Amino acid sequence: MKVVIKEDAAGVARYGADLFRDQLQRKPDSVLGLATGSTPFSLYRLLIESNQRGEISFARATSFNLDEYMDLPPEHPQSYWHFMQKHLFAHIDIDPARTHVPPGNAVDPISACNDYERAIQAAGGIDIQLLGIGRNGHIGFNEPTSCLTSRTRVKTLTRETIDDNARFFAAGEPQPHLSITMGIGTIMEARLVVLLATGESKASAIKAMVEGPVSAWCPASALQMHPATVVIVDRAAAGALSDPDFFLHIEAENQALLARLKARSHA
Ligand SMILES: N[C@@H]1[C@@H](O)[C@H](O)[C@@H](COP(=O)(O)O)O[C@@H]1O
Repeated sequence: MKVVIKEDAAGVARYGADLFRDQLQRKPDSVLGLATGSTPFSLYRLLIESNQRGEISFARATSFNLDEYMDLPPEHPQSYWHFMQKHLFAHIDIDPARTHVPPGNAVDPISACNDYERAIQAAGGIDIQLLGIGRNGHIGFNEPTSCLTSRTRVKTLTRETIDDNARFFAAGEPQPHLSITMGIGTIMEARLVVLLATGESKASAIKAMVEGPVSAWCPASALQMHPATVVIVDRAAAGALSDPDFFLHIEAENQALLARLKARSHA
């Protein structure tokens, strides 16, 4: 996996947004895997601005969201459907009929999960999958001990995740304890994975993902087996890595190579 260390969260969002912008400019009918949470927020703002400047269009794109709480009505302010409408879909030219969020209120969630998987396949698979990471190394709602080849399914949230997400709910308001999430096997089939993490609270999860063994105890570590994963972190989230300078050196060399190839192609 490629690890890119940026000075701050703004740099992380810019690097990630550039990857999505390149993807959409290269393939306007891209299938986008999208995520929620506080980390993607700034990246979405940059993509909205780029769309509004006419640099990119979502008009032919299709999107599939990573996860959703179960038993929250879509209009609930904390549903991921609502998050996506508020923080991205309402501000870009994507066709609402081509956006998909896991069906947290399905009457038959099991068959709805299978339908979700089939819809992703029918769209041609995901071209670029955005991820955040939980403090315990979860991706989507694939909590520790998740099967590393799992598919879209109902998952129970750990106490840690429920506690971490409590900040978004009113005091005493009942919180969802179940979710529907793309599986790790589903995520691993994306052609490109872009994982963003910022802040010291993610440092141990990033270390376990990048340097630790591939283990269901850190679901994100499965990405060590993915052929095209870019991990973009700020200095704080990189703070537990054994040798951050190693990744800074590799990225500098990578950028120099890209510049040389670009100059040659324009010669
Ligand atoms: N299901 C979501 C994940 O998809 C997200 O990556 C994680 C971290 O969110 P944040 O970016 O707010 O730290 O929170 C939730 O658990």
